[in-house]
Amino acid sequence: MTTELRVLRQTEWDDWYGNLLRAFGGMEESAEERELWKELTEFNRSIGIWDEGNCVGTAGAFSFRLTVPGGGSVPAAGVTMVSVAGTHRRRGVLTSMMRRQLDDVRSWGEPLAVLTASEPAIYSRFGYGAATFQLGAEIDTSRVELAVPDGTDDVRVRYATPADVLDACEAVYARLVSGRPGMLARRPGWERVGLLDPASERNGASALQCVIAERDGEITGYARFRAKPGWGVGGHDGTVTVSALAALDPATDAALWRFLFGIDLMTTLAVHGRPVDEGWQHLVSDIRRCRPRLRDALHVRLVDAAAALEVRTYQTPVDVVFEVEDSFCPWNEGRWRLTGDAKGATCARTADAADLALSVRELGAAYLGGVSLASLAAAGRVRELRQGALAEASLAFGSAVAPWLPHGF
Ligand SMILES: CC(=O)SCCNC(=O)CCNC(=O)[C@H](O)C(C)(C)COP(=O)(O)OP(=O)(O)OC[C@H]1O[C@@H](n2cnc3c(N)ncnc32)[C@H](O)[C@@H]1OP(=O)(O)O
Repeated sequence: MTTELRVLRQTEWDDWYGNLLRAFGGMEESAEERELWKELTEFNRSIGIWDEGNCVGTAGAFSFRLTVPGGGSVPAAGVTMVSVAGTHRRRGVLTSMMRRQLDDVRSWGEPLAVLTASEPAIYSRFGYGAATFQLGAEIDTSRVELAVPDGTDDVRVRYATPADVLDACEAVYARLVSGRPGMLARRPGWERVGLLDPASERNGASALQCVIAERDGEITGYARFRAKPGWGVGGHDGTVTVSALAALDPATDAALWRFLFGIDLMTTLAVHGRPVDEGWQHLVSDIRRCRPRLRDALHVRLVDAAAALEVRTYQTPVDVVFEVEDSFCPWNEGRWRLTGDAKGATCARTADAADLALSVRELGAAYLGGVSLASLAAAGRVRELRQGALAEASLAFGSAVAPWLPHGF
């Protein structure tokens, strides 16, 4: 096979994107969705593999800024649109693209690469660790009650056309980004992804609906959802599925959840992709009947481990030497001393004895504070070489607010 691995050209997008769609089953997308993804494709950061002129591999990298513990943000390559043609699988095509891409990300000076995986088993071999998890639930709203906090009645919830209030919703989102590790600041255009509403994907549910929450004339939150009516032998059993919800304060949050719990003729409220520590779990009368479940979300790869460890802060003082294994990006290998606290951190090479031994995957998993080094050690994936170092580092890496990826990409 004569293959060529290189940057995507503007004229090649249809062929390139066609390879991606086919690798995901070959379903057609609406013209609106296709156009939006084309607009969001960053051509100079997208690569492909061509065999005799036909595209057989694709990989892109969005330009994001990722919120890290402490509230700062760091440039992160949002790895996306990865595919290999069925005719070319398991011959190292993905491996060659990951090699090129991580070298590129390093040359762009971005300390992190992040992704959501179609299958979690694919990316750990390239140094990615699952760093955020997301909460899903199917809430039996005919049985589960919600107790709302004081101030909820001061919030007014009203219907709006999703596109009409898009800017206001985006302004709410933007105010939330620095408050939670894992949230993404992204380029203009991304807000429209939340409005994509192809009829083919509604599965019998309504078009996207939207409510906004207001207090004293200020928009303080919003929710987008679809409703799917249902009628069983016992009467109505419709489902409301939430696709987005954002609130600037607890009363707004409760007002939006109360609205969603109370929609007439609906008995199930389905949510997915929510923060694992989201407040509604403490307002419900019966968490068991909410059927909560967890799933991996953002996988993090420290491309420049020292730079990445320096841009976040640490909730308690930490001074540890890591022995890092990273066969795919060997520039990260070796011993690094991390010294930091809630104000800042430094990370530099050292010849001192190591306190903790781990691979770059564990550093990626623990990076946003959602997976503890102690739990990784309990699984045998982090080794403590100096007594006390594990507890010190594990506590320091933690985050008061669980990291969360607000949307897929
Ligand atoms: C961020 C995103 O975009 S996620 C989307 C990923 N894309 C998809 O899921 C679309 C459908 N799948 C595909 O296109 C391909 O099967 C890919 C991209 C997952 C893999 O591409 P390939 O070129 O076959 O991978 P490659 O040959 O480089 O495999 C490298 C290693 O990963 C392993 N591997 C590849 N795919 C998988 C998988 N789905 N599950 C587990 N292991 C896998 C291979 O066995 C190989 O292991 P080895 O090094 O021990 O031999």
